[in-house]
Formats: sequence, C-alpha cells, structure tokens
Amino acid sequence: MNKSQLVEQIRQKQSYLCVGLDPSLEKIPSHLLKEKDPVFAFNKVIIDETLDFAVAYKPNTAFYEALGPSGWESLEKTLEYLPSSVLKIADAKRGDIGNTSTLYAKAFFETLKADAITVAPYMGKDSVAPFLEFEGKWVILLALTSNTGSLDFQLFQDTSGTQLFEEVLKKSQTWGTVDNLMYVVGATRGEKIADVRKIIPDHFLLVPGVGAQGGSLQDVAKYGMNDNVGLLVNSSRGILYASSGVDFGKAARNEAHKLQEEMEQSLQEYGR
Ligand SMILES: O=c1ccn([C@@H]2O[C@H](COP(=O)(O)O)[C@@H](O)[C@H]2O)c(=O)[nH]1
Repeated sequence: MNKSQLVEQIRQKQSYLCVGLDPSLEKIPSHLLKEKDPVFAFNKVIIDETLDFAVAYKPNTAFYEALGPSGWESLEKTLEYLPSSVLKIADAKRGDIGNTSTLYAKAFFETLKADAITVAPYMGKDSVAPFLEFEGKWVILLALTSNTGSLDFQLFQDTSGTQLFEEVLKKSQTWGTVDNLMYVVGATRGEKIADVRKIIPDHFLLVPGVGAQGGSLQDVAKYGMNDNVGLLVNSSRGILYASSGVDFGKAARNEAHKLQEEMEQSLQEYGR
C-alpha cells in the first residue's frame, strides 16, 4: 500500500487507527482454546469486528514467535486474512548487518507479505538500507519509544543539546523518503511529538501507547497531525481485551469505534 492509498483510506474511514494484534493464550477468551488455532480464531473475530474503523493492523511478532512453529503459522494466516485495503505492519523490530537484514526483509515482505516492518536504527544505515530496497514496502524506524527506558538513550543530549532521537531522525530521513519511511513515536511522549515534527514534518508516524499505556490521543493529534494526517495510532490491549467473555468481538468493536470517533473529531478540528 502506497502513501496516497493510505491517506485515501484514512479519509474514507475518518480514522487513523492501527489495531495491534498481540494475542496471548493466557488472555484470549477461554472458549476459543478448543479451536484448532485459537490465536487465528481470535484475530479473525477482532479483524472482522474492527475493520470498519481501522486503516492498519500491527501484529507484534513476539506474541507469535513465543508459541513456536504454530505461532508463526497463526501469524501467516493472520497476515493472509487481512484485506489489501489496510496496511499490514509486522512489528518485529529487526535490523542487523546488511546480508542478514536482507533476509529479514525477505522473510517479512516476501514470505509473510507484510507491507511494513518496524526496524531498530541502532546499527546504522547499512542495517536499514536493505529493507528500503523493497519496492512498495515501508520501513518504520524506532525513533522515540513509549516505554520509560526511552529515557536511557533516546533522550540523551549531546554537548550541543541535540537529543539522540533527534539525531536519529535527522540522519535517517536521508536514507529513505516520505513514501517508504515512517517513524515510531510513543503516545506517552505527546509534547515531544512537536520536536519530532520540527525535523520530519511530512513523514508518517506510527504511534503506540494510547489505551493500556495511557498516552493521550488528543496530544498526539495536536502535536503530530500534518497536512496528510501523517499519523497511525495503535492500540492493542485496549481493544483486544475489552472483554474476556464470548462478547469480546463486540467489545473490541466498541473500543475501536470510540477511538475512531475521537479521531474523526480531531480530523475535523484540524481541518483534515
Ligand atoms: O515504542 C513502542 C514501540 C512498540 N510498541 C508496541 O506497540 C504495542 C502497544 O500495545 P498496547 O497493548 O496498546 O500497549 C505493543 O505491541 C508494543 O510492543 C510500544 O508499545 N511502544
């Protein structure tokens, strides 16, 4: 999915919601455990119920890898099930020396057919470039993450006052374009999104951290929205586990709908 198709979907659905598909066997409703593939059965209901309100889905690969081969199979089936009208993001946080990155890229873009993958920037340009060589695919580079540990390195300032995440943005934006490179910026750092936008006004941001982590959607919209909206805001647990009963699909739908309505309001407020 290219940028204009993504923006078109956002405008059509009046939503920039990304649903995080992070299923764990301990948390999915117990009646699904009798299914042959409980993880896929769970994801399928979540996708069916939220599709009206979401433009992207983000399975975090850890939740599948932890289950061994069957988990990988559930991930494959989930990505296959998602329609081409949504952006399929593999949240895998990969990145390694060049030849290894190429194989990660093949695994996620060619074998699993994801549209986008999250990549860690720490190993530098040659670890990210192989992902950017895949036509029509997206790299989503970690810039300023939502966890408290982002204080350890990402907010570290050099002697000129530049913070590490700012350096990551400044340098890495030359590696790709606004058509194949996005950035992860946590919703828990709402006010910092204004600093991010000073460096990369036009790139899309993938913003996790609303819902279970308590980030503010209003702040994200206020500081992060650009002319093309430029935002994909993720919620995983807040949607997936809105109910642990047989009504989990409807409860997920309600949560996704609530977020979509807030998003629609913000789109109107900022004239997008
Ligand atoms: O900075 C980051 C980067 C990635 N994540 C991932 O997003 C989801 C958030 O899940 P919630 O349940 O909505 O909190 C999860 O997959 C994280 O690994 C992040 O939270 N922050």
